[in-house]
Amino acid sequence: MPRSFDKFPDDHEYNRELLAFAVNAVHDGVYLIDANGCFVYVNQAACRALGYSRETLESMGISDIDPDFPMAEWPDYWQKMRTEGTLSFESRHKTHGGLFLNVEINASSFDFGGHEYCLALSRDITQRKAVEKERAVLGQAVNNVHEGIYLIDSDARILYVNQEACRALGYAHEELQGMTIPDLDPEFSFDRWYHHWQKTAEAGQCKLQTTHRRKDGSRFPVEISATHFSYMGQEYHLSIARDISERKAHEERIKRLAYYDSLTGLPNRALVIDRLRHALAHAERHEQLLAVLFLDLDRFKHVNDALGHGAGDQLLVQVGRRLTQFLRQADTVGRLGGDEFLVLLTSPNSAEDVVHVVGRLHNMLSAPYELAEHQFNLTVSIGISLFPRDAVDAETLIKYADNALYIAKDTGRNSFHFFNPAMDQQMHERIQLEHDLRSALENDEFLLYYQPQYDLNKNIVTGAEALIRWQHPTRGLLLPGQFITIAEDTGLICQMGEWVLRTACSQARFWHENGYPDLLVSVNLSSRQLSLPDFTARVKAILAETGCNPARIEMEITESSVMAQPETAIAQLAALQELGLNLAMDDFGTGYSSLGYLKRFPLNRLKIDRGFISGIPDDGNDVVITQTIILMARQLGLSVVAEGVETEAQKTFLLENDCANVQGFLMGRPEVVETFNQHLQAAFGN
Ligand SMILES: Nc1nc2c(ncn2[C@@H]2O[C@H](COP(=O)(O)O[C@H]3[C@@H](O)[C@H](n4cnc5c(=O)[nH]c(N)nc54)O[C@@H]3COP(=O)(O)O)[C@@H](O)[C@H]2O)c(=O)[nH]1
Repeated sequence: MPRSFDKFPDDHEYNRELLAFAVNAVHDGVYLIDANGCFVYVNQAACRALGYSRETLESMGISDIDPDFPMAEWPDYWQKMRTEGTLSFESRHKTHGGLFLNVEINASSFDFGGHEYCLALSRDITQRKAVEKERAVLGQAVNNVHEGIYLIDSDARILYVNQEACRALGYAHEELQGMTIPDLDPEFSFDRWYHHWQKTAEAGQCKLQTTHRRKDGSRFPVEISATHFSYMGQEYHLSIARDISERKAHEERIKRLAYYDSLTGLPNRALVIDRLRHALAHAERHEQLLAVLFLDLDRFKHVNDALGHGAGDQLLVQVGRRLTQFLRQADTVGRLGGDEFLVLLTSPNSAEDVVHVVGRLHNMLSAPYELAEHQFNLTVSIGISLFPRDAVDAETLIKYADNALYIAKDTGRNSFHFFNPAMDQQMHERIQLEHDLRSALENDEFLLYYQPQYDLNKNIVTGAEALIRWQHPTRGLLLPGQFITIAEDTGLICQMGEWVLRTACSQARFWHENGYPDLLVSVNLSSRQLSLPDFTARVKAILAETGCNPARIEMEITESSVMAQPETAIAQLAALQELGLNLAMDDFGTGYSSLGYLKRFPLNRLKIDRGFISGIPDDGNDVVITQTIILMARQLGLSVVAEGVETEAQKTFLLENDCANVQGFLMGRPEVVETFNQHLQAAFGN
């Protein structure tokens, strides 16, 4: 049974012992210090903490255990203690073993027996300091992270945020702490939060992309890495939010590059096909029609050639803009490449409805364009295929629209055509022909036919036009009209043209050396040949190779082939004339040559188109035009030849109008060289 003060109030000895016991039972160090800073009494906790025996420690003073303490200021401390009663501060105590302990000192002074003392309680706070330091370092580290860090409870309340989160969202620390996730994430309702909490709790962590809203209302995309954890019975989320605006913008740029045409900003082929597939699925579900329009700008190459690629690009941009403005939201327009556009018309009521839209679209695209400070008129050709009438899949619909476009182009451009099954057969044949054409040269399948040209005054053969034929292995003899366009489109015309020139030059030399020294052999030139930069050099080489006198060769060019780039053509033609060749303007009167240019083209003769000759003598217009061309040729110092002469009346008219040079079925059709030779012998009598 313990004794109490009440029971033994006068038992001083006992009380002293009890006090000493109590002081020694205290966990903090107790130091009784005199006015000089020397220890008068220390308890066991002090001895234990510093590793000294009581005798040793009681022989020491403050400066022995606290190397940081400013002993010179001890009197001031003493005075302060006296006036304020207590003094609290933190310091370090050095143990006997040389270690340092962080201590918190609470000291009070008092008088006893005429002497002043100080009782100091020293609490070891080394561990607390270590924790505080750890926290400070951690806090510093968390604030140096370049991602927003959020500590969130199950009610979506934000308990802690780092500086980056405050910076990114534009809130002060105090504002953010206490807000909830739905306050700053417009994509998160509380319901969604609870679902997310649950999911993360089950998996331990979770990643997601969402949007954060700044204080000013602006938004930015973030990637969240959330970790679920428990601490002292409470559950939390630690969410790390990374701003992915730049990554998103980069992804967007890559997407644009992959799915959009960089010039016009329109969807590219890949995206258009994708949209077409979706539109088809929709049309199928709702039993609707869908029209695929394949558009191609007529003679776009001429724009590029005449006005330069910059103007060509501008034109494509303007066309794209007009199409976008014209179409409804549900429709799609994309650029497939070059001057080709694809339009998807969703849910038209009928084919007539499509015709109506295409008519308006045609008119809208035909309005003049402003290009390089010039007004420019453009026409387009359009091929159309319909779902489900023609096909049900995207690729076939596009192919059929392309086939129909080809027909629209072939029948004079500036028009539109619907696909029909016969067209598919036609396209197959064309593809096959294109394939065969590639090997025709190697297989020596081309022939030159020669059609005589006459001087009606002298009644002699003055020349021959060399006209190509293709002896196809299965289709028989093909006329130029059946393959020249394919050769032009594929570029094979250049090789073919060289073969024609080489063959015609060899033949001209043969005739020259075998009794017909003055015979002029004409060859047709394609515009693609003329635009070859080394064309003159190639011609020169062929002349040298065949030993042909250039004066015996005439090159026929058309108005359209030289008018695309008149200045270049003038230089090119001058170089050919320089070689000694003759130059004729073929199909004259059908094109758009200005008289100004005609004067500057280095020509030797004009060839009146057979379209005018066919109307003679009954069609008044053809009569006047033919007379005008003959007169104009005379005035420009050019000779003139009329082609397509089929009747005596035409022949008589031409003779009466001073045009004795003629070519036509009346005098002779194009023949193989052997037949032409017989013709020559009969005409010249040798
Ligand atoms: N680049 C090249 N083009 C060539 C070459 N060979 C021919 N061609 C081009 O094909 C066009 C058609 O040629 P073709 O079918 O041979 O027809 C020629 C004559 O047969 C035809 N002609 C001649 N006289 C008459 C006639 O009285 N009536 C009538 N209905 N047709 C007639 O005209 C064609 C020759 O015309 P042209 O060239 O304008 O003098 C041909 O027009 C060439 O463009 C080639 O090697 N390269």
